[in-house]
Amino acid sequence: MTRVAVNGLTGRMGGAVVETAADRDVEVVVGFATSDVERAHGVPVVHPDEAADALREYDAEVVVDFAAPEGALTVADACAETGVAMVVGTTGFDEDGLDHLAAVSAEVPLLKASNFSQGIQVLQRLVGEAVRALDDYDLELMESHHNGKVDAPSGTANSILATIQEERDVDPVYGREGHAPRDEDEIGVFARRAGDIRGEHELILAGNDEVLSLSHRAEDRGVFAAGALDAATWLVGRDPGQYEFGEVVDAS
Ligand SMILES: NC(=O)C1=CN([C@@H]2O[C@H](COP(=O)(O)OP(=O)(O)OC[C@H]3O[C@@H](n4cnc5c(N)ncnc54)[C@H](OP(=O)(O)O)[C@@H]3O)[C@@H](O)[C@H]2O)C=CC1
Ligand SMILES: O=C(O)C1=N[C@H](C(=O)O)C[C@H](O)C1
Repeated sequence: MTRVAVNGLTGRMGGAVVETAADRDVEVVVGFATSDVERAHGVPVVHPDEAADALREYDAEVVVDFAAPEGALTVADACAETGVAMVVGTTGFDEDGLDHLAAVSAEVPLLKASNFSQGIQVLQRLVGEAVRALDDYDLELMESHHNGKVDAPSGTANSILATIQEERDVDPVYGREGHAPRDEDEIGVFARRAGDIRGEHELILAGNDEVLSLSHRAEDRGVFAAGALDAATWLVGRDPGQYEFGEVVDAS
């Protein structure tokens, strides 16, 4: 039974992780959030500033994090202090935040992914292949999420963009307005926020009188929670360092 602490326990993903853990060989022993609540989903809630003591007290082996960048970094420091592994699902880090996580991974095993669905792993491979094969087609990237999402574009959209940029030298244009002729080397990136859309991503490649569309739609937050818990059980006991979700998927 893997003993998991959840950062962001009171949030949308925190609830999904507890629900998904119930069907697995995983026990959620404690959670972190800044709001003043004692328990959420039946699990004790502790302020992130007290995370190191709580990780020791509840004997946690790994943190699963779906919170906010500032809170993720606070809890990452607690992991480094206590030797607890960390799975980072939070998105929206700036460069300093990413450097901070890299420093933590020198102390403990750390696996960060902007999307814990298996479908997005496959989509990333298809994107690389399509952009290589259709190397002069226009590219446009769209994502849609629920109205509570605070970062834009999504972490997944940024990861897809990074995959494209490994193949082609494209400059992102974030939305268009007014007189905005398209440059040959640009890629439009668009973020929509509405209702409770779980997460949709689409890349179109257009040229030569045709349009290729590569898209993915998450239908339930359970898909992300399941991937993150797979990553958590896989990560426990590994050497310090930064790991990729693709390694977890390939091992299963
Ligand atoms: N990698 C992936 O597959 C996925 C990633 N995500 C990412 O996960 C993150 C959370 O998403 P979601 O659950 O929808 O967001 P919510 O806003 O629903 O939840 C955020 C949670 O984080 C807590 N929180 C906020 N600030 C801090 C802090 N400083 N320290 C600790 N906890 C904090 C909130 O509680 P409180 O306000 O009480 O502190 C709340 O529990 C986002 O970055 C999102 O993009 C989401 C889905 C999948
Ligand atoms: O905030 C969300 O909900 C999601 N965030 C991740 C992202 O930013 O890519 C993953 C998923 O799309 C859901």
